[in-house]
This record gives sequence, structure tokens and C-alpha cells, in this order.
Amino acid sequence: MTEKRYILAIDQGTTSSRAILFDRRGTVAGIAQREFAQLFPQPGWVEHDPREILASVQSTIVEAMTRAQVDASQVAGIGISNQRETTVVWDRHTGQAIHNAVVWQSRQTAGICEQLRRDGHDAIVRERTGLLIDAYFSGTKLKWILDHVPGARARAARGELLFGTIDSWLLWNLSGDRSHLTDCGNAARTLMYDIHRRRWCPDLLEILDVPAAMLPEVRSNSEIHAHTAPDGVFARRIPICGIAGDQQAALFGHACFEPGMAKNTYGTGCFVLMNTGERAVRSDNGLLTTIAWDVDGRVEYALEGSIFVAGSAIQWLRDGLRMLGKASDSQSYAERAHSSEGVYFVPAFVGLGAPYWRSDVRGAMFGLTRGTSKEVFIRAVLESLAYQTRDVLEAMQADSGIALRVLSADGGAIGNDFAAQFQADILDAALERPRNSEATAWGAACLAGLAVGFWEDRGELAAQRQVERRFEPRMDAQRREALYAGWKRAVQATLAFSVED
Ligand SMILES: Nc1ncnc2c1ncn2[C@@H]1O[C@H](COP(=O)(O)OP(=O)(O)O)[C@@H](O)[C@H]1O
Ligand SMILES: O=P(O)(O)OC[C@H](O)CO
Repeated sequence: MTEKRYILAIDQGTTSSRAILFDRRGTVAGIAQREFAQLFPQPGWVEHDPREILASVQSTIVEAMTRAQVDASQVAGIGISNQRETTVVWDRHTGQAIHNAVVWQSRQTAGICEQLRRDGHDAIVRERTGLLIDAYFSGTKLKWILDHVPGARARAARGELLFGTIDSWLLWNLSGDRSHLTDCGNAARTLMYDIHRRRWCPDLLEILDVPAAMLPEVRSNSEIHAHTAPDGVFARRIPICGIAGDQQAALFGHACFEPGMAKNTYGTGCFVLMNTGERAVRSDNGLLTTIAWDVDGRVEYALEGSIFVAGSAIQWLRDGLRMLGKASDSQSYAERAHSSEGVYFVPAFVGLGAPYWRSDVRGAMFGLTRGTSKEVFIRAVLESLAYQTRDVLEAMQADSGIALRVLSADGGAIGNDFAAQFQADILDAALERPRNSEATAWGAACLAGLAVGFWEDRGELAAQRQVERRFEPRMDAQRREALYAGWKRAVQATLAFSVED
């Protein structure tokens, strides 16, 4: 029998799908990535075609395995991580989605959220789900699809339609027996799941008018959920044995296994998660309480700060303003500026997420003079990632009582050495970039590998973690606090400009 030497991770993100084969030592044996279309049917709306997502996953799987010259018989298990709140509804008989996937960034349910707030549902949402009422989460997206697709509500009531986040959509399509499942971390992002009692919440289903029959069964993150279809892309039965939302997967991939350990992923947005152990810490400072994972029969929680715009602001400099040839050029521009000269950029393109939660505000630039150079402009945009992260970590410290000394970081934008050093300086904490830059896929692989005995335990995984570079804070306290005070003024001015005020 062929030795099973690899775990395959599928990292289904907002802008691209990746398939990565890892060996026992965590070395990448094969990798493939494919972007897919971002659909903007109306201003502020973001959708994906679920068939295109599935096709991108299937083709990257084939490509990664071909590149690595790995046969399906050598794959011990498959882990899936996904872009979390993005919502799909499909017909259980035909497998056809009844609408595009409504993406986490999409604001098309802002009106539903406003109504829910007016009806006084804030407290129950907060208490049961650890979230707050915002278009970001799946529940109102699902309600919107049921309300807008003709006949959908009646079909849902007859049990013909299924709801899922992208993990469920992929699992249903890749599994031989059409398994309709999710993990508790993804369920915790739907606005319909009680994170304390760990079950779908009937009261919230009633508020959102969602039939329970549509919902996936909720499982742990690390167990054999299903097997791939022998007539599918693998032509073999392989256990699908790890599922996690991408940010939870990254927390696991960084080996943040102890309470107080935190990571930040600098991708399209920034997502800061701090492990709070078996205690679900309620936030009084604009953070989310969420399930980190259920592994080995133990459920652990996290505090999360979700920042909606980070790397996408660099994309805007590149594609929108055409100031950059490539995103990485932002580093040399920023370094040439020497200082930001009192210029601040607040990247509220789709409102502000944690800790402000104001979907009505829009982006702003402050402190411009006739002498403001392109270098300073770009530097101010990069610095905004660090300031937003400090806002979230200040809230985390207030909620948890833990002052962070080290932040583990991953994602495209923190490959920028300027941004990494500035982040350490503004936080007055060290920032570590792991050697394995694919923390999300690695986390999904770890969860799958633990389920099938590919790795023994978390200790073995933690021992494998290697740091590529550690950035120590080196800014003096007076300058740091003066800079941060300027940012806070810029945010206050941005909020004040909004019509809601
Ligand atoms: N060297 C860099 N400096 C600044 N930003 C970068 C750099 N490299 C990539 N980015 C930004 O990071 C994002 C890509 O990171 P990635 O982790 O792949 O994001 P996602 O998984 O959300 O698609 C893009 O928005 C890009 O603009
Ligand atoms: O796909 P990413 O990396 O942009 O992450 C998306 C987040 O999980 C949304 O909550």
C-alpha cells in the first residue's frame, strides 16, 4: 500500500482559491492558486458565482497535485478553510445555487440590519451569538436571498433548499454522499448559532424567518466529516477531516493554542484573533466573541477584531489611483518618505468594522499640504493598517486584561517590512512572521491531520513553528503616542463627517 505522506489543504479565500499539499514537516510539496471574478451588481454589493468558486477549487487541486507529482492514494486527508460569512443557498435535488453567493463584504442587507436594530434585537444577538447586528454576518444575507428570489421561501419551507457558508458548499459538492455539514466556528459567524449552548438558536431563526431544515449539521473542526466521491476530482475516497473559517484556521496555524496568544492576518482586510481559552469573553469594546475551535472534545473561544479594509487599500493605490506598479512597491515609497508629515488616511471604504461598527462612514485623508508627496501619501495608507490594528488590540486589552507582548502575523500585506516594523512600533510589541507564510492553509491541514493521526497532537505542531523574522519595537514612547493621538483625531473627524451623526 502507498504511504500516505501528504495532507491537502483547500484555502477558499475572498479573492482566490488555493490548494496546498503539506508533508509531515509542514513543507509545501505543491501549491496552486486561482483568482475568480468579483461581482459588484450594485454599489456596495459584492457577490461570487458559487460554480466558479467550486471550479477554481477543483482546478487548483488538480494543479497542485500534478505539480507535486502526488497521487490521490498518497493523501491522508483534506482540510478546508473558507472565507467565513459568505452565503450560498442551493437546491438539494439539482445542486444548483438559487442566487450568487453573497460575500461577507457586501452591504446589501444594511436595511434589514437597521430594521432588526429598530425592532430591539441587539441584546439577544449579542447574548446568544457573541456578534452584533451587521450586514457582515450570514443571517441577514440568507434572509435577503429568501426574500428576493421568487418562490424561495416556499421552497425552503418544503425542505428543498439548503443554506451553507463556502465550506458547506464545497463539502457538499466534493463528498460522495452529499454531506451537508459545517463546523462550529463557521456556524458562529451566521448570526443564528448560540455559541454558549452550541446549537442553532430557534429564537434567532424565528426573528430572521429561516426554516431550520435548511441549516447544516454542526460538527467539530477535526474529525472525519465525509469522504471524497470516487467518481469526482480525486477519483478516490479520501477523508475530508478538517474544516475551519480561514481566520480560525490561521489562529490554529500560528499555534496560538494558549489563552492570550493572538494573530493578525493582513490580507484584503485585517482579522485579529486572540485565544481566550474555554472562556467566552464578552466584549464591552466593540469586539466579537467567537468560537475558535472544537478540537479533542474541547471548545475554545476567541475575541476578534474584524477590520474591513487593509491590503485592499494598497490594491486601490495600485489599480484605482495607479500610484503603484505592484503592491510590494509600496515599501520603497514609504521608506523614502522618512515620516508621514502629519498625514493620516482612514480607509473606511465600506464603513468601519471593529471597534467602531459604522457602516455609514466613508474614507478620508487628513493633513495634506501643497508639499505632500506621493511617497508620503503611500506611507500614510500603509500606516493605516497598523493604526487600525492598535485600535483593536487596545479594545482586546480592555476586554481581556491581557497586554499583548507578541503578535503573530501573516497575509500578503505584512510581507512588507516597512509595514511590519511600523506595526511593532505603534503597538510597542514584537511582531513575528512565521517561516510558513501560509498560516491559513497550514491551520486547515493541521486540523485535518490531527483527525487521522497524521500528527500526534498540538504539541508536535507547536514544536514545528519557525519564525522567519521578528520585528522589535524601537520607536520612543512620546513619538508613538503622539502619532496614535493624531490617528484617533482623524477617525473622530471621519465619523463626524458622516451623515448619520
Ligand atoms: N508587499 C506588500 N505590501 C503591501 N501590501 C501588499 C503586499 N503584498 C500584498 N499586499 C496586499 O495584500 C493583499 C493580498 O494578501 P492575501 O493574504 O493574498 O489576501 P486575501 O487572502 O485576503 O486575498 C492584497 O490586498 C495586496 O494589495
Ligand atoms: O478570505 P480572506 O482572507 O479575505 O478572509 C475573509 C474573512 O474570513 C471574512 O470574515
